[in-house]
Amino acid sequence: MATAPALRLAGVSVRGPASGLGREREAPCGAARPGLQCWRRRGLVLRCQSGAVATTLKKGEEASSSLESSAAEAARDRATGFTVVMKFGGSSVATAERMKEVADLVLSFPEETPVVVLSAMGKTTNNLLLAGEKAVSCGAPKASEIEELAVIKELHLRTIDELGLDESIVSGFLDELEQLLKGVAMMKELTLRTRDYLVSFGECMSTRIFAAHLNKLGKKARQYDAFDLGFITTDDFTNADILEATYPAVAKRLHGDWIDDPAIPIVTGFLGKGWKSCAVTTLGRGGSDLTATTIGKALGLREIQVWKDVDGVLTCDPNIYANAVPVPYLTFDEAAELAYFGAQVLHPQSMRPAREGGIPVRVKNSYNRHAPGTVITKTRDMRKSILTSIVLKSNITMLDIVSTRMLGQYGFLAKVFSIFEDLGISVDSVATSEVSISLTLDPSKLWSRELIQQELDNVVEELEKIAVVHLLQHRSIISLIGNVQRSSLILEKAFNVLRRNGVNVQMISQGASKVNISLVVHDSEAKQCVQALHSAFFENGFLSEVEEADLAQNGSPVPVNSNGALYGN
Ligand SMILES: Nc1ncnc2c1ncn2[C@@H]1O[C@H](COP(=O)(O)OP(=O)(O)O)[C@@H](O)[C@H]1O
Ligand SMILES: N[C@@H](CC(=O)OP(=O)(O)O)C(=O)O
Repeated sequence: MATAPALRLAGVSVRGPASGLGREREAPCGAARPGLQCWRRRGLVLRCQSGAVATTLKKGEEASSSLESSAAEAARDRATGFTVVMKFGGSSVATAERMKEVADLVLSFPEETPVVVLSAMGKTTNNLLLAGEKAVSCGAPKASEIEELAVIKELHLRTIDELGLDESIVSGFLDELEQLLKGVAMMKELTLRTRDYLVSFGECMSTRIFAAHLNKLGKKARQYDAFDLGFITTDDFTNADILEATYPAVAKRLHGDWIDDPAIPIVTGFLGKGWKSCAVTTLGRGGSDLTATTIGKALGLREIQVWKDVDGVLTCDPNIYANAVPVPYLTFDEAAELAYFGAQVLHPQSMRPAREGGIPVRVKNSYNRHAPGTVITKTRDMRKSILTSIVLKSNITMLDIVSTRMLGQYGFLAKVFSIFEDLGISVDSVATSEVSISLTLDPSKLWSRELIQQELDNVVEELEKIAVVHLLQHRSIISLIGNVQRSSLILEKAFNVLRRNGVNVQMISQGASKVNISLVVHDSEAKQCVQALHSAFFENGFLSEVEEADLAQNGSPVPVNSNGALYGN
């Protein structure tokens, strides 16, 4: 969670630049759509400071220094009684049929008072991005003819039609989207800020359609744009971090509205509002998971449910290997590592609020609602756990950096990493000796191909001032998520498999993580490796053999907790 110097607002202490204090002025936020533009909505005032944080304040309300909710607020929070957040991804709400199914699913839990978070319908985010890229070069007169724009229009209008809703729910957005693409075409430029604004149309439309559908079914629902609800982020367009001020702001608004007029909140996933720019930001691809866990923590809910199109977190990506099976239990650490190292199923940052709030996350299948799914909690019984899941992250760049100085020179590592810091490039895995470092970078974090090459050229140029550098592209990281306390066993088995398949591992990193061993191989060998590793670990009775051997040797399976520490120590 990113933070900045403290600033006090609205009954809570939030973070903001000291220089902005006391210089509040009322002016519209950056973006053009209603709701971002205006300062006063439904008795709430959105106040931005020059270069300071935006949050929601009751009209005329004084800032207070108290971090604690008052007793009255706590009692009110209990009275509203939200119990779960239910997040549905694009695959769950891809069509009108799916919207109906999801509405039925939400209503099939009458004992719950849910907050619903939705992603954009189907592939809408991808289509918006493609449309934006095409607009840059197609010329203004052709912008209206961009194929993806037609696909987006057709999908949303058809859905409205099939659900028997009023076209006006989306027509304004579709018109504005077309205007925006024309603007991009005229400017021949798509900034990251505009890109975020562009993709926000997906979630803004899906949530409005779904809320209208629930209302039509007679279940009162209220649509919220996250940037209007209190999701305050850094201004890192396309990959913003949620700021602490979000939690009290979101809780206050949702509870307040519920007290005034109870209705199921339907919230846009993925979106936020930059604390300086006041413009729409996005939380990185798949960011609706993070929206859901943030709401879970903000409201102190019993459970966070993330509904997907698979039976939970699987032992590997089913697109790589169809024999993948669901993993029933995970710890937050395992899930975070799995997501960070490439399992598309969860957003890498999404476990943090759940972990901080101590709220279990349940990953379920909206296409198969009775499947048990995966439950993610702080700790779990690791006694029988060896390997949980295998994750593949392809198209990784690896750098071998060898110092040009002699052995024993201090400061080499510091110099290397300061170069990455200066260039704002994040490093995934690292292996070091005294005079050399091997590390991997993740180009997928950058959305533009040209930028990747330029960034790589810059980093190599800087590093060559102090070292001999070999840039190795088209590499993959295979991450073995599991019980690192059993690392020798895992590695023995893994290397056996890799040797049999004629694969040479180019880098290995176990590091500080207690749940992950990373192996770097060439891209061309990676999928085959994952498949071979999966069958060796999960399909041939290996895990039960180990369990039996443990029992024979120790009288019980090796007892360790989720941190890899021996039980009883
Ligand atoms: N280890 C894994 N377990 C489950 N799904 C995975 C895994 N790795 C990759 N996936 C992919 O993630 C997809 C679900 O994530 P995502 O597309 O973000 O869902 P949604 O859009 O519903 O939120 C699955 O359809 C599957 O193809
Ligand atoms: N629509 C956004 C955010 C998101 O979370 O999507 P999904 O839940 O479908 O992965 C994206 O595609 O990145």
